[in-house]
Amino acid sequence: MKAFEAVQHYFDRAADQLSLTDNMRTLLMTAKREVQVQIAVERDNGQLQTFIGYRVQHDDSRGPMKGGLRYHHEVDLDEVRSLASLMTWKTAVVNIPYGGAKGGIAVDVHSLSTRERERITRKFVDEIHDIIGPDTDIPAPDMGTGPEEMAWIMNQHNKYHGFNPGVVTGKPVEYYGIPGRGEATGRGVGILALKMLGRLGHKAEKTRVAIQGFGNVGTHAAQFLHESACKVVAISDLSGGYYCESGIDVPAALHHAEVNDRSLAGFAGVEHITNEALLELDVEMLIPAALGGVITSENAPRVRAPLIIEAANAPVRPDADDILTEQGVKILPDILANAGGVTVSYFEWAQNRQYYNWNLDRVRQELDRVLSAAFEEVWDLAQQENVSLRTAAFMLGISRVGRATVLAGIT
Ligand SMILES: NC(=O)c1ccc[n+]([C@@H]2O[C@H](COP(=O)([O-])OP(=O)(O)OC[C@H]3O[C@@H](n4cnc5c(N)ncnc54)[C@H](O)[C@@H]3O)[C@@H](O)[C@H]2O)c1
Repeated sequence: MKAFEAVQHYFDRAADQLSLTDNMRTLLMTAKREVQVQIAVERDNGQLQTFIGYRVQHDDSRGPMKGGLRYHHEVDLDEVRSLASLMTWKTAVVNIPYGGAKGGIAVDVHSLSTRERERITRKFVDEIHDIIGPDTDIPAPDMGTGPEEMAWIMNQHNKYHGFNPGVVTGKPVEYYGIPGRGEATGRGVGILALKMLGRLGHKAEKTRVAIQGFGNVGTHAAQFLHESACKVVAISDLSGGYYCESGIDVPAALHHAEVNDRSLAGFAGVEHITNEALLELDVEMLIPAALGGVITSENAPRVRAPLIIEAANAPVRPDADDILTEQGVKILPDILANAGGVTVSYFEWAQNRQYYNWNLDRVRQELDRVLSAAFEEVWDLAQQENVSLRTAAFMLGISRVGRATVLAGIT
């Protein structure tokens, strides 16, 4: 099943529950605009290379479209289209005034120098500057991009349209960014994981956690849960998995990654396991925070964690989702679990538009408020309708977008 089909599958399940008409389903799932552009740049060695860039603007009925920009060699239109629609439901679930979009460039970032990344980013903006903007479509970081790219995007866009830092979020804090944006997604995962534990009557101190992926999201989730008394027993990254029954020394792991180019390779005093084995550990909570599609119908029957928090986008394939649900596994879906990042992006945009700087305490407090409210709504809806948390989250998102679409009038 391709990425967009998977989103369509979850959408349809919620749409059935909401008794949406076929016409409304088509309207809500069809992207407003899909753009593919040529990005021709000169490499450092003087050779010309052409990359393909995408921006899919899925829906703007609730506000300007919002979504990250991914630099990865596997980026294609199907993936960007699916992630753009997920952003529409995500912003609606947490009830921030945005629609959904996503973009990407098919490129292996590790093969690029800093100057090459800058040239590619600025060239991409040259191609799409007319369709992005603080009131239309606001990009942000995703896999393979970060604050540096966002600063270049703002600077390049502003050359065409005048000074306006709100055109992009996830900027460096010293360059119109907001404190707490870097930690936001992982911290949000942690906040929501604790909410789930509370609702399920589990104590943090008795919760063993396995986290796949030790990048932006995985590190901050690990730190938050460790500081909240959970026992993080396994972590992993591209170099493999690291397990310790009595609990990983999370501050030591964070330090190790920090001084080793963000890699856990060589992290000592722990048992080495594979990334696949990590998913099947005997733990109370599993947090996939790396790639999509890692839990499949093949390994789902061996997943022992009764609780999965989807920090990554789409880590559980639809057929695996059915198996896990049948096994009684509770899954907090990506469109809620990893919404902390876009929520703090919204605060950054608000800060930029107000010209009034927020401090970290305010950011954390507001993040907690927004995510907690969304969690309660999704949880209550799931109970009322006797559906999974994923279907409830989709129902909440779809009904908000549908309502705005109808109120705007379709003529
Ligand atoms: N960063 C955000 O704000 C944000 C927001 C929403 C969703 N997400 C999603 O969260 C996930 C992680 O994003 P991130 O920003 O932390 O990315 P990142 O690039 O900072 O980190 C990714 C981590 O995953 C590891 N990894 C890569 N391939 C792996 C593999 N095959 N097996 C195990 N580990 C592997 C990497 O080594 C790294 O530790 C992605 O799915 C992303 O779409 C991120």
